[in-house]
Amino acid sequence: MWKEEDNKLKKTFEFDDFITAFGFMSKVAIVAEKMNHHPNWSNVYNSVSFELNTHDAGDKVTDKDRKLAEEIDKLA
Ligand SMILES: C[C@H](O)[C@H](O)[C@H]1CNC2=NC(N)=NC(=O)C2=N1
Repeated sequence: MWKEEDNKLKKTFEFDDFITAFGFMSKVAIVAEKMNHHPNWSNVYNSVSFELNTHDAGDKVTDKDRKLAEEIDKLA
């Protein structure tokens, strides 16, 4: 479940291992590039955390972030 907090949409995904987490990140990277909307994210071993917002809108959550969140969910 995405949580909206501090002008960010936040969610953490956990996978079996690093290589699976990194495969997910690769798929997200391709979609983000196509959308020209890029996540703030971090990866620690099998875990990938997102904090989505729109820099061009003054670091607020916009429909672009909601759309990216939807696409990320489809790839997990
Ligand atoms: C020039 C380019 O379109 C912009 O910098 C895009 C790229 N990716 C982006 N990603 C995010 N998360 N926010 C933005 O405002 C944004 N702007």
